[in-house]
Amino acid sequence: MTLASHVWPETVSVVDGRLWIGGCDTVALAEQFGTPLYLLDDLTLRGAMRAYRQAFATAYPGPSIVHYAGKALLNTALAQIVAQEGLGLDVVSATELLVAQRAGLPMDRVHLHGNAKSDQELERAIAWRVGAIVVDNLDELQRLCALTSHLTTPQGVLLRVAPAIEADTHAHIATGSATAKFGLPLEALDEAVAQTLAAPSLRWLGLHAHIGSQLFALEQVTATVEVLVALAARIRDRFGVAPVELSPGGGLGVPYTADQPATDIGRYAQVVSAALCAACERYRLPLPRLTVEPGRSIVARAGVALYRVVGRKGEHWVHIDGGMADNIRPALYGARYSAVLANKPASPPAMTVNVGGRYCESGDVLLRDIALPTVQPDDLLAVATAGAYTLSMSSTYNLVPRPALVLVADGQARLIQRRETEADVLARDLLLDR
Ligand SMILES: Cc1ncc(COP(=O)(O)O)c(C=O)c1O
Ligand SMILES: N[C@@H](CCCC[NH3+])C(=O)O
Repeated sequence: MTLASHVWPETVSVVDGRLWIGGCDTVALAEQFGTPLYLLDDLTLRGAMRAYRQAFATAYPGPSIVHYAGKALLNTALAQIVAQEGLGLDVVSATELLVAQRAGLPMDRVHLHGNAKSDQELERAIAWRVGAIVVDNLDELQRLCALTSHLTTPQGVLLRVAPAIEADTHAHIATGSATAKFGLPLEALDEAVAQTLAAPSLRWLGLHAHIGSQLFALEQVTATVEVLVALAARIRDRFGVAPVELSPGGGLGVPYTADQPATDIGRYAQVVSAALCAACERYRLPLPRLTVEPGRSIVARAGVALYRVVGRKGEHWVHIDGGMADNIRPALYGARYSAVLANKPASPPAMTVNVGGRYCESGDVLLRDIALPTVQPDDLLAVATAGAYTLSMSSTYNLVPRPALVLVADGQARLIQRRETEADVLARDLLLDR
């Protein structure tokens, strides 16, 4: 088999007939740490972070900041890498915010998102002085006014709008339509701006929109930038204030299979920056700080999942020791992935099979109609592009403990999230006769 290099980490190689990532033998890692096992390639991960920072610094003449969207995958070590690489972090819960703090991220580089933030989450974000709370609706704004009323220095606020733009992606991950659950409807924006400006405890920073994830066509992204600038100009005309920050969110797509194009971060930065500069010139607005929030395009390609083949059924089914509880994307979105046998990645394909997950759902099929060499029990299946929205969406369905995560770099393997134990899974269970 040939490895489509753009879906695997940059360090992928075949050594002595085995798959190597980050200078490490994946077969040996599976033996050392057990399976299922998730690997994160340090070079690919940091490479994407640097590519984003550099691309926007080059393409955009104003200030720019790249926030990693932690929902794609978050743990303390990864947040430490975010801090080391000079990125900011977007969080969506109190615990994600705690991870940012544990990792030592400067709080002014952290934004709190969410359509249903609790008071406890807002209070933590306010107490820790996050750079911005991204307000999603008028009810939240009202609560935020009350929760900040004691502040002597105001809390930064971005207003998220639903820009009425339909992204060309799976319906479950499109978030920009006028009727989406996220963001202020356009007709509510003036009211939100008026309330924010009237609140002495809030500082209006600007506008935000995020139209969806796994985007390849950039036309809707540029349309989003244009809507944001037009709204900013209207706000300037009505309220006499210009935004200091605009964010068109994240969403850049990644290839999961060989036929999909490689992610082009440089082109994305050029297209977004050019659209923003042109629109600002048209509306005579000063260039704002540009914040982008990529998740998938930073972490997906760095990740590889390793599964042990447990057995087969007939010609067409291969059973593995993981599945929808560690990667729900095939079941939820019909997502497709690329895979090889890590113990014989160069062997020619000999069969087309479905790879069934171990969970008690007929829909738990990790890979459909995938060509593999002859598969045998104890073979090791390696799935590419597994870094984003896999472990972060994992569950303990069937009470199976969740996999470990290992960071690989220069031949060193570091456990950054240990495998869940049976005791972890049962830690919350309380006996009836306690
Ligand atoms: C507000 C917001 N920002 C950023 C992202 C990151 O998206 P992606 O992982 O597609 O880059 C998301 C997820 O779709 C999001 O909801
Ligand atoms: N979980 C989705 C992406 C959601 C993005 C978050 N708003 C996926 O795997 O594609």
